[in-house]
Order: sequence, then C-alpha cells, then structure tokens
Amino acid sequence: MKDSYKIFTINPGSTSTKIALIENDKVLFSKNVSHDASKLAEFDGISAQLPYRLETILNLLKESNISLEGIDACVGRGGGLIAMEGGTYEIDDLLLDHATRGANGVQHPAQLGPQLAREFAKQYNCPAFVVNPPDVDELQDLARLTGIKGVNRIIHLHALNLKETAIRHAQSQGKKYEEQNYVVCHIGGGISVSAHRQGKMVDGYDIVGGEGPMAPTRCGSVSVSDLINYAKGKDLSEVKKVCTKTGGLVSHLGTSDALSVSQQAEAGEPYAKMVWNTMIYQINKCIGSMATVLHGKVDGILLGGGMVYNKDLVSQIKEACEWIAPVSAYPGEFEMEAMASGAIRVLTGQEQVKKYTGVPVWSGFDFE
Ligand SMILES: Nc1ncnc2c1ncn2[C@@H]1O[C@H](COP(=O)(O)OP(=O)(O)O)[C@@H](O)[C@H]1O
Ligand SMILES: CCCC(=O)OP(=O)(O)O
Repeated sequence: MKDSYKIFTINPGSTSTKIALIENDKVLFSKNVSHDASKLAEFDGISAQLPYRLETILNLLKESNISLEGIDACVGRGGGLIAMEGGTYEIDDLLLDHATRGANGVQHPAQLGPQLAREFAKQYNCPAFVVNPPDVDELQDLARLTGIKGVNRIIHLHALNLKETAIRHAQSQGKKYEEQNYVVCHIGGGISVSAHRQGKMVDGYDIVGGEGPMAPTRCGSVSVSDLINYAKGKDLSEVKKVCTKTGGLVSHLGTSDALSVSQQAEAGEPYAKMVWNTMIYQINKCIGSMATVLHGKVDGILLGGGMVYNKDLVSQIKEACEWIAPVSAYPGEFEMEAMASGAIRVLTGQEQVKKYTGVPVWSGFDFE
C-alpha cells in the first residue's frame, strides 16, 4: 500500500468555488474564488454553469502554477442525488446523470461537484468520488412519518461537514464516531442541526425545504397556515424561494451577511438585535429537540460553520444548551479535508467504496 495519497477536491457553492490539493491530511494548495451573483444569474440552471466553473478552476491552477499530475483521486461535493446512506461513492454514469439533472428536484450548486470531478478524473486517469453529499439519509423510521398521510420526511443538509466534525471530535477524545452520540450543527450560510447516534445521522432538518432554524438566506420552520396566508396572491415559485434564497436574515434585513448583522446587533440596533437573538434562540430549540431524539444520552454538542467564529453566538448556545452536554466549537468547516479523507479511506481499504443505485435508501413503510 502507498504511504501517501494526493487528492484534488472541488466544492462549488452558491457564490464561490473552492478547490484544494490535499496530500494525506496536509493541504498543499487551496483557493476560494468568489463569483459575482449577477454572472451566475446569467446561466439557465445550475448545470449550465459547468464550462464557466471549469474554466475558473483551470485559471486558478494555471495562475498558481499547480500541476495535478500524479493525483490519486478527484472528489466533488455532490448534490441533486436520490437519498442515499452516508459514505464515499464512485462517480459512475448514473451518479453523474442524476447530479447533472438534479434527480431529487433540489437545485444546489453542489450538483456541479461530481460533474467537475469527473472532468478532472478523466484527464488525470484516476477515480472520481462523492463523499457524504447533502442527500445523505440515515433517518430512523420514527423521524420519517408526518401528520399528513403519504407525506414522509426526507432531509437535505450539510452532511459532509456534520459527519467530518463528528468524526474529528470523536478522534480528539480518543473515541470512535461509531461509539458516540452527538448533536452536530453547521452554522454558516445555511444552518443544519442533526442527531448522530453511533455513527448514523438518525435525524436532522430539511433545510432546503423550510425546516429547522431561520438562517441567513432560509426561512426555517413556519406555521403551515401562516405560510398559506403569506402565499395568497403570490407566485408559488417566488414563495418557495424563502426556503433557500430570500428567507431569514435576507427577508428581515436585506442581507445574508451574518457578520454584519451580528455587528449591528452588538451596536444595539434593535431590529438586527432581535433577528440575531431569535436566530440563535431557534438554533437552541433545535439542539434541544435533537437531544431528545438521543434520549438525553448526548456525548457532545458540536458546532461548525462560519458563524461559529462569533463569540456571542457560541456563548448564547453554551448558556442555553450546556446542561445537555459539553459544547465544542469548530469555527469554519472541514469540507475540503472531509472530501479528501473520504477518498483516502476507500483508497487505503479502511472503508468500502459504495455504488450509487439511484434507488432511494427508503421508499415507504410496509404498511402503507
Ligand atoms: N465572526 C462572525 N460573526 C458572525 N458571522 C460570521 C462571522 N464570520 C463569518 N460569519 C458569517 O458566516 C457565514 C458564512 O459561513 P460559511 O460556513 O462559510 O458558509 P457556508 O455554509 O455557505 O459554507 C456568512 O454569513 C458570514 O457573514
Ligand atoms: C442541502 C444544502 C446544504 C448546503 O450546502 O447549504 P448552503 O447552500 O448553505 O451551503
């Protein structure tokens, strides 16, 4: 077995493209380029951005004089996929097709990840993988049923960073992720709160469907009848955008920049202060709810994402939730490293590579 693996990772976001070249656990090169929202808006759908994003990456590599010769694998953040269990998946024709057309009906730039990874893998003659895409579904049955017959829950959330944060936290305690129970949150541009029981994410919120706390661009949970009233006389596709683009901080304050909202709140601006504190209050309620999913047997509450750099947010969460379990903050995210680690785990045989079936991991109760 080789003692060193070089992995090229690609993470396309709503307003950025991140790339990294990682050797084992060392980041050799990383770049994060921001895109002008008006430039991305020119494209007709997410997958139409492929040539533009590819050219952006090639330019970044050229400018920095980075060669990808000899890489062992390419990994792209996945999306648009049919619900699957967590793990590392080879990007085959089926997975590529589903990502390209957004087979699950959710439109998110992460769909470009597999498309870009396959392009580079073809050129450098290496395998291409997706690791823990937002479509990971390990829900326990109790988390699936809703109060409307025939409407069952599926989730879309930051599975990649949630799982990596949990894996790393467990290692730092000399434990295994598969032996621990955690409430894990990603608090960034979007906010995911999830319950992990012994290596499985048994519950979490569908953050692109309007569940969970409000977030910079997302409305979070709202009463169904209030939403029906709000939608009266409006175009439904516009209403749906409050779930992913125009809700939360954007709806209240016209910005998705949580840093500026936190600064206004700190300066005592009353509206910003109320929105900031309400968002944190809602995160706390969701953490409490996930703690009950784990019957209170919680080994830790783990916080990741850009907003975790904020001391006030972390201290409010500690104040409200530390009675449940110790709160550990991991500001920023491990997404690029998580993709490389997932590829290395399968290349070294520590984990079995998974085959994407395109068949939902769960398709209904037997009694339905
Ligand atoms: N110190 C801070 N206080 C409050 N918000 C912050 C701070 N630092 C970064 N943020 C916010 O974090 C968000 C980005 O988080 P990030 O995890 O990078 O996003 P994403 O989930 O989209 O990858 C932005 O809204 C940014 O303003
Ligand atoms: C299901 C989407 C998870 C995600 O990546 O959300 P952001 O758009 O907030 O990055």
